[in-house]
Amino acid sequence: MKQPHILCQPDQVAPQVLLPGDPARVLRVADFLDEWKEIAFNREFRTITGTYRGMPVTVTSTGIGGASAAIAVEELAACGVRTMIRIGSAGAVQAGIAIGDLIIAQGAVREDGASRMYVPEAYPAVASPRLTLALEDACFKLAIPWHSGLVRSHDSFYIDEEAAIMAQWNRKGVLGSDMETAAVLTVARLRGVEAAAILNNVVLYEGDVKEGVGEYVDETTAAAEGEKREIQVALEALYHSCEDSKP
Ligand SMILES: O=P(O)(O)O[C@H]1O[C@H](CO)[C@@H](O)[C@H]1O
Ligand SMILES: O=c1cc[nH]c(=O)[nH]1
Repeated sequence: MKQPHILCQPDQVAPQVLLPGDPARVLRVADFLDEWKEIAFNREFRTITGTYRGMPVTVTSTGIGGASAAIAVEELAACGVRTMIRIGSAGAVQAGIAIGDLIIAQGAVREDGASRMYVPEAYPAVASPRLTLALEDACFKLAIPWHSGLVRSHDSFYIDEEAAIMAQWNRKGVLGSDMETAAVLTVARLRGVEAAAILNNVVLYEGDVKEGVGEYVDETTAAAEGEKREIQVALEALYHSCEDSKP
């Protein structure tokens, strides 16, 4: 059956998927694939399917926020997807995380609304240890430095209390802040799908979020270089962790 939002059906989707937020990032992932074709582009959900070193892979954008990310996870799961890695951007919650540094999420603080509609807050948003190790291993092999730990996902970018909330999570050791990881990890786990997330830092801790996100769209910045690294790492992690799908 063709899914109503992503407009894909099972035979058009690979068992392993990368999930950027931004539809434009889907085509930047395409640059790393052997070959690919666009399957659908509806609302914020752009999907391509292709191969990486002969391994089938699909890339679907989730849009901004847990609500749309949860729709993407649900509809991809309904298409038979077994493995998902979010490739996102984030703001640092610790000093010492530079622009373009990669953060591998072991789990996420669930400050989003979407995942809380599925299960109470006491339910943890935990990444697949197998995929997380595959991401760390890929960073190691590609000699790309990374930070591993918890991230925090929220729903509202411009709230008045944001600085105080970030300071609180800073004291608790959270590494980065984004808007989809918690929903992706929670909904994927509820649906029996293995999921993980790697985030490219685009805003320094206590930095100007508008400036950071604004500069990220310029392809020559450290943030854009970080994005290339996170794509490479995620594709390598999928390649080495999805034995069944290799040619
Ligand atoms: O770059 P993506 O993957 O969209 O991720 C981050 O960027 C958006 C905000 O600028 C939010 O979606 C946030 O989670
Ligand atoms: O600070 C940031 C940067 C990107 N995305 C977020 O959710 N927060």
